[in-house]
Amino acid sequence: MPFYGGSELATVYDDALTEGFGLIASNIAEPNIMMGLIEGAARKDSDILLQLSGGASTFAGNEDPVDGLQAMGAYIEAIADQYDIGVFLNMDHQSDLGFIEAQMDLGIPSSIMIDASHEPFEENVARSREVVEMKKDKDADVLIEAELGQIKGVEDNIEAAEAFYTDPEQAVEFVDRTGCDLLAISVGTQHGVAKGKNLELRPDLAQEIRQTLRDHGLDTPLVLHGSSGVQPRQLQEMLQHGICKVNKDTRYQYEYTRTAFDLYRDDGTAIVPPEDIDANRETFFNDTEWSPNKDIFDPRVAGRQIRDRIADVHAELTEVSGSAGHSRFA
Ligand SMILES: O=C(CO)COP(=O)(O)O
Ligand SMILES: O=C[C@H](O)COP(=O)(O)O
Ligand SMILES: [Zn+2]
Ligand SMILES: [Zn+2]
Repeated sequence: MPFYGGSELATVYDDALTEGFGLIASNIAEPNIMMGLIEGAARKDSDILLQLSGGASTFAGNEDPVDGLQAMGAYIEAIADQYDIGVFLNMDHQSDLGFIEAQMDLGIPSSIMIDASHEPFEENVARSREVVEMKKDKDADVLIEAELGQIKGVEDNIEAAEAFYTDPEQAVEFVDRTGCDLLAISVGTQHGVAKGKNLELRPDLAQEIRQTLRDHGLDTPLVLHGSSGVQPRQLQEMLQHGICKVNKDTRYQYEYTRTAFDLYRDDGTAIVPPEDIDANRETFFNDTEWSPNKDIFDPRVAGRQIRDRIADVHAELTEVSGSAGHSRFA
């Protein structure tokens, strides 16, 4: 199936709110993690929300983010057509209004996160509202995620040294004034390498935010950033309180590199000559009896192992988040 736009994604979030599950929103920057994620979701009959940050778009586009979005968008479309599940793309932690406008004009993303949460409240409201108005003016089929509160850690290229928890009453004002479709909240998670046992998670605050929004007629899907370190039971507790989108990037980055590392460590001499051999790499080892083993160093060998590992990890995560078995499109 082709990957879908905001109107279909909104129906998935409606199901998630009603049935109490969440989509694992999974960051990509290259094709192997992307293919593993879609395969893993398909194994579990789950729809999938892929994410591209500004940094990832720039990386994928040889330092041009628009080229990166177009290249990865075409790649995602081709692979999504091989599967029956719904595949969606969110532009993660966006702050460049020109790039956001290009995203809407290209019609590629299903949703866009405007991240102005590090700005003062009024500036955050103004910038988030500007993106919502842009969507309406363009009649763009995208959902808009905005963020209130700040979580620790490095997100794309913004370092947050401390956390600012989301205030429930301020959340009502923020959603009401911006018109955002999803709200990213700060309830104790952290971007990057973090351990759930060390996090001061506040599911009670997530519940209070959701209830306060509902009391004002706003049942806005809530987003949990920085979830790679959050443990399954911690995540499932959060999912009971209106969290419908759970962002993961760091875990997949680690799994990518660890999979390749294990392959190359276990077969090191297939790639690097033994220390007692003076092998000249520039001649491609012409003057020695030793040769590297193409059956190991061919990038497709590591690539396929990475795809399999990411598929296994994501399949398990769809069981934890409850999206397994809930595809609307299979
Ligand atoms: O929040 C994220 C992407 O927006 C990812 O969080 P992690 O760094 O915990 O994977
Ligand atoms: O929180 C997730 C990050 O914003 C994604 O940025 P990254 O692509 O640089 O990891
Ligand atoms: Zn942020
Ligand atoms: Zn994030």
